[in-house]
Amino acid sequence: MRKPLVMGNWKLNGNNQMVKELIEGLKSELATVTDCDVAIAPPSMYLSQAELLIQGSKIALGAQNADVNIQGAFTGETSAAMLKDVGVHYVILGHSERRTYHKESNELIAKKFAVVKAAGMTPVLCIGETEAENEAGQTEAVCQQQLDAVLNALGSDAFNQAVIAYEPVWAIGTGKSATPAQAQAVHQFIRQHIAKHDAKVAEQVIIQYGGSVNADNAAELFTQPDIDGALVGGASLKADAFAVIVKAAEQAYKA
Ligand SMILES: O=C(CO)COP(=O)(O)O
Repeated sequence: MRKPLVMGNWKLNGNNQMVKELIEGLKSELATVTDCDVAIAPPSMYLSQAELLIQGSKIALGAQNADVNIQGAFTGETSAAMLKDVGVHYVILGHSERRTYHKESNELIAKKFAVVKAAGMTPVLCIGETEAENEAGQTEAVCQQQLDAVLNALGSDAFNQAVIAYEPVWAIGTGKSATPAQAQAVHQFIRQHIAKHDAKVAEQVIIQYGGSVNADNAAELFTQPDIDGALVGGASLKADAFAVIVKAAEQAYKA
């Protein structure tokens, strides 16, 4: 069985004091958790500070993006090598906010995926359909296209020791989570699609759900067999709410 991974995507939130207080809160709330992997992805500005603060805890460090280039004249970017250098373990790639606001294509995201893996970190590939695509019955087609960009460029082995986050765009920040059954159906589709290439890779790949996960709806989502944790936005900014989600994932894993 897959050990769940619950990761907080802090997005563009935080300051020195908040980073310190939130991580101290998480360390005390999560001190007894053993059967769920936990990560936080603060803004890149605060990664080094967070790395110092999580010392001695089981919390791993994540980043929200990486540039496709390793070094050189690319003003304003952060490379995978730099992220690795400051202690990052997971790198979120292809988040819908980057696809929308930064026009990131499936092809660019596949290249970033390769760069992050080559640097020795774990990519967290975000995929998911918009509300219009959902209503048009295109959920599986969109997810397949987003997965195929990586599968075709890098092969199914790329998903060995990688994470996929199914985040329906209509559920992000809206308070309208997918139902456990809705999410499970897509997660199963994702796993089966990868299994067509390699059953072993499909069996081990962590598939998180993301989109309005909170302390109230997490436990039911985690009862589903193909939901292996969550990528949490808003609720990851409060230590107590995030801890409830982590403990719900741990409970479901132990059950
Ligand atoms: O985008 C998300 C995580 O990457 C989800 O955000 P919310 O949990 O705020 O809906």
